[in-house]
Amino acid sequence: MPKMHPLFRQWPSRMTAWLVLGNVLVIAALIAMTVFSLRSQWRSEEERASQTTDNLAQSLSVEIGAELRNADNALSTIALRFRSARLSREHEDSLMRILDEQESLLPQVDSLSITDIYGHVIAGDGAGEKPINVFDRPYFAQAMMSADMIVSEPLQSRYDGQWCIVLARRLINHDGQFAGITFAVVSSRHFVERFGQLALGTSGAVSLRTDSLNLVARYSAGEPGTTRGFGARNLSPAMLHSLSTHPDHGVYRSHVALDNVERITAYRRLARYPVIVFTGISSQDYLASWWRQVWQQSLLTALVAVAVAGASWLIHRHQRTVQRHQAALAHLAQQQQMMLQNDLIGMVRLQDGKAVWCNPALERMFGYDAGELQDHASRLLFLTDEDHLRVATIGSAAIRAGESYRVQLPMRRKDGSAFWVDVSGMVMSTTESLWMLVDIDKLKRSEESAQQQATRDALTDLPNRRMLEERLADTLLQARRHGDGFTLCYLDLDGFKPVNDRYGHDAGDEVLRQVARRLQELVRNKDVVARMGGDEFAILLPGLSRQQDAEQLLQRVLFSIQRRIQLDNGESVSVNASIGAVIGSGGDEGRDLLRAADEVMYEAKRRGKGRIQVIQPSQLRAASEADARDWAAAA
Ligand SMILES: Nc1nc2c(ncn2[C@@H]2O[C@H](COP(=O)(O)OP(=O)(O)OP(=O)(O)O)[C@@H](O)[C@H]2O)c(=O)[nH]1
Repeated sequence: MPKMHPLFRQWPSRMTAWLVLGNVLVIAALIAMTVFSLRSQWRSEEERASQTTDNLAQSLSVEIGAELRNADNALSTIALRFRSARLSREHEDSLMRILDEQESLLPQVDSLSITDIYGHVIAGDGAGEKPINVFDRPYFAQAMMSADMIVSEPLQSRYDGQWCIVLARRLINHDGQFAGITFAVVSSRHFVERFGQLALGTSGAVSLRTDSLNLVARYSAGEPGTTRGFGARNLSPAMLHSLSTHPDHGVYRSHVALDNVERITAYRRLARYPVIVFTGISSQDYLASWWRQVWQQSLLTALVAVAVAGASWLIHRHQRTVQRHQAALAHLAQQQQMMLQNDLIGMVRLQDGKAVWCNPALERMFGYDAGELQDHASRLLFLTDEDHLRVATIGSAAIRAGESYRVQLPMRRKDGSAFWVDVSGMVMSTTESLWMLVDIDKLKRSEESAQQQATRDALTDLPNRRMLEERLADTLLQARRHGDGFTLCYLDLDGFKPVNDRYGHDAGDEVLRQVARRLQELVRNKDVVARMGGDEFAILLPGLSRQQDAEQLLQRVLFSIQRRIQLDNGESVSVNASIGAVIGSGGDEGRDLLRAADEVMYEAKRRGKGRIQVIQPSQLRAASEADARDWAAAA
């Protein structure tokens, strides 16, 4: 499998980083847009509030200016009438009439009065038995010195103690001499009531100050009845700053010194009179709708930000999952690759009996070059059609039925040599199957060798005693099934020891090998010649049940052994043999037959070596019974 480029390995985490960065930028842009929009809304709200409060200040200044002008006109009229009518103190009725006349024209005025040159009120409110004296009031001296109407600083009335301002004008008698003043008292309450009629929101405020900034009257929507600060100068720095730069009219925003409420305040100085009107709308009021916008837009922005962040997180989590799956897949692919490239297990994928893929291990195992097996029929790997058919039909049917199939069989290398292979298969799809092949040739051969060592005689390569016993058991089984007879012979060489003694052990071995070869040459394929140990051999002859036939064959055997044997050292030796044989049948026991043959052979040897003795089954049984009797007697 090709290795993954580092860029692609890092792709998911990089993508996540870009995603996070992108979303952070989106959220930042969103917040910036919201802030920008709210800021411009705030500015327009403030401009609108400035405009509104300035309009209010302007209309109020016009209105208050008109009231003061009316009062001014009334006082001028009184002064004119006073002079032209040569009125004097004695004509109080005339004075009262003038005052009543003018007072009826001035609803805003609490009282109209006239003093003499000493400040004693001689007509109007404050006159009487104990007349009020206003000589010490600053406005008296100011009025005396001025030809115009004087507007006093705010003061508390000596008549009723209420806060008010006094509008005063001097009186000149017909001689042109100062004759006192006439003054009008306008209570602060009058202004407060007027201001209270205005729409000022929940905490707006309107106030009236003299030129010296003393508070004449103030109405605050938040605390309507208060007279706090009347007559005093509680000023915010913003107000002072604005008045210093724009003395006649202006707008500023500040926390008002009297109640610490933030307001946007407009002011207008009256053109002809030394008073200034202040109108203020609280920030809380004029920014109320803006604050609602702030909440709504902030909530919306937060929701969008949360949605974007949530979506990012989901994408990030998805990427992480994909990344994990990719890593798992890569790991799996790596494992699979390692498995496919292993040296031990050959693998081939077959489609319709043809190799569509195989791993290097398989090619190595069968001796083919890389890719050489591609598209070749699987028959190429089998030794015989029979093997191929067995695997292709029985094996394929088994794995398609969901069963496991495994077989060990010799297969064919490219050079034609055979070797043992363990074959197992599995289904890949309806048309494809995967076969795993393991080279078990060495294992098989060592198994065979072990098997051989267990059942063969190492010197002569003849079957050993164990194998003879197995073949005897098979023969007995056959005899029981089919009633066949057979012959079992025991053969012991005569005069073998002297060969050993004279020519050495190797020569003895050579004699044993040649005797074995001669014995094998004389018997049929189905017969068994076995070496029982030392110079003893056994011959099993299945199907040979007639004594005469047995004797004839054994005679040939004897002749064959008696022929001189040529040794490798150039010498030749001759040995003889004693042969005992028993004709067996299905009723016999293998152990008994072996013992009987051995005994018969010894009997032959006792009678004089180089002899053959064959006995019948009946003789064998008689001998067994005699043995049993002997044993019983002995016991
Ligand atoms: N060279 C060789 N000698 C063996 C082997 N196995 C046994 N012998 C010898 O074979 C001889 C068998 O003894 P015997 O059967 O008494 O010898 P024999 O001369 O044939 O005597 P009789 O049977 O009485 O005629 C012994 O000397 C064993 O040492 C073998 O594998 N190779």
